[in-house]
Amino acid sequence: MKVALVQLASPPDETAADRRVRAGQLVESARGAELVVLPELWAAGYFSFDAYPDEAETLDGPTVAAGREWARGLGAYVHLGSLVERDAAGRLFNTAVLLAPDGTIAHTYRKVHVFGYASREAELLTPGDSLSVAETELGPIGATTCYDLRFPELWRGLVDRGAKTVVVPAAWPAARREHWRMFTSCRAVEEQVVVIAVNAAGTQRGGVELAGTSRIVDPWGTVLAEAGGGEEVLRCEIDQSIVDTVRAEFPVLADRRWPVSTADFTGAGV
Ligand SMILES: NC(=O)CCC(=O)C(=O)O
Repeated sequence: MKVALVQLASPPDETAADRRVRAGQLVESARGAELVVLPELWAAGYFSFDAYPDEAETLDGPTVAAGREWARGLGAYVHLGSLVERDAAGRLFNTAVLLAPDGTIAHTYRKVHVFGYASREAELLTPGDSLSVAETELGPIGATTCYDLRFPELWRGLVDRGAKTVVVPAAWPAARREHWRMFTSCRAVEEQVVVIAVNAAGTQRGGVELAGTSRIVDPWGTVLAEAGGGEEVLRCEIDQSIVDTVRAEFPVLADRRWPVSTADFTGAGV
């Protein structure tokens, strides 16, 4: 699978409309990739919390409309990262969208673990309550977003639903770059999946510097590609057979003895 990670910046002095145009140019430069992935809430800018209500859109809004054109134009899957979605009841979500090469929506995922540490996301957005694995021509792709990296039970839920690749759009600050590296590697090895993690770059509202460092990690823990700190398009070709090979040779998932919930573990302990 040929992938391109669009490690986009969301400078606070750029409008969302201008950013969509610029993002489209970077996406176009990824021609030849079968899957193109963008970061979390790049149109509004993750740290532009005051802008969430104004930039919120439905799945018929300008960001998904642009993404449909990009997917059709490239003949590729486009994972739009995520956008601030407004539902019919007026609630706001951090929603990831995967578009198929014909421009149709392959799946959506509303971020479950909204973030509240030095962030207003948890105050402004409603958490999602379901998991999603899309069956695609590139294999089963699971959805997570950023902070979800810290919750292994969500990842195990995706693996139990068949995921072999997991995409992680993010807006992860440079202050915790080593956490980012550690969790993306850890989840890949622990869940025996390919992790495609695409972070934002640059400095956002409030002077928050993003880590960049988008990366692809295989189930053996090998880092197949890693970006620098600035805006860039990172390309990589992934041999997806690595997932079945590693799972067959080192059957950690098959060795589970505590499979459903902690309630099933009846040992008295010490
Ligand atoms: N956008 C996010 O969810 C940020 C998560 C984060 O920074 C973390 O340390 O976790």
